[in-house]
Amino acid sequence: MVDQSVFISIEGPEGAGKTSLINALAPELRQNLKRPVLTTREPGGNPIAEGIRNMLAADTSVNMDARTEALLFAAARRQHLVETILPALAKDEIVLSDRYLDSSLAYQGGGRRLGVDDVLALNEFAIDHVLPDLTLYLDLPVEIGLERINQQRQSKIDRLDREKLDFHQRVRETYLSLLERFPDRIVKIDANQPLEQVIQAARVELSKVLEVES
Ligand SMILES: Nc1ncnc2c1ncn2[C@@H]1O[C@H](COP(=O)(O)OP(=O)(O)OP(=O)(O)O)[C@@H](O)[C@H]1O
Ligand SMILES: Cc1cn([C@H]2C[C@H](O)[C@@H](COP(=O)(O)O)O2)c(=O)[nH]c1=O
Repeated sequence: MVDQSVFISIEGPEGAGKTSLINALAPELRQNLKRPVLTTREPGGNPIAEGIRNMLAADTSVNMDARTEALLFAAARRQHLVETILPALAKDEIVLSDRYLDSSLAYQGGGRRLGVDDVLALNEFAIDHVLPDLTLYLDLPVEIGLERINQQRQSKIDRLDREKLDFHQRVRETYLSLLERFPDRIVKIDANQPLEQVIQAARVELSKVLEVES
């Protein structure tokens, strides 16, 4: 079993099941591995980054410039990294983050059409070479994910939720292109299947980086 730090990000379009997956995996990892597991999310994870999240969610940000939005997500990521993720990794914890770099590449690079390369360049300053050991990308048709969250709740970063279907299609297409660009880090999981099967597929992938049985 690996007893060093492990950094795992969970990615996917709206309603893919990221939160549900983390909520299922974290307790069983804690129990099975007897190791501290930090669950966190982007944008957020600490007061400064949660403050940026509120700014991004506010109604007044409806007309926010796309580059301003990308910079705010990158700023939140930087604070999340130095205040939340790196201290946990320094203590050899397992970190499960609901979204990280690839969300900016997919949403701002693809969805907002800023370009993956430009958004990656912007984020390189923020992440300073810290990449996840493994990224689980939960893939599903965007209509299904949006339908799931519409049934579920009213609040989140509504501004991005309310984007038209073609925005979300571009987000998914960009995620799929990231799989080809970073095949050593990103693994695709079919999220259009019952949650228990999604969890089992994730266990198999986690067992490879944690070197435990799935
Ligand atoms: N595999 C699944 N099949 C059916 N419903 C699911 C599945 N996974 C999650 N759900 C449901 O879909 C909704 C969204 O799930 P969840 O909040 O985990 O997704 P998310 O990816 O974290 O969403 P967001 O993009 O808002 O962060 C919830 O009501 C959840 O119960
Ligand atoms: C990190 C990050 C997030 N977003 C978007 C993606 C979602 O629409 C929201 C986050 O809400 P969730 O309920 O926590 O999934 O923010 C983005 O556009 N860019 C990013 O870098």
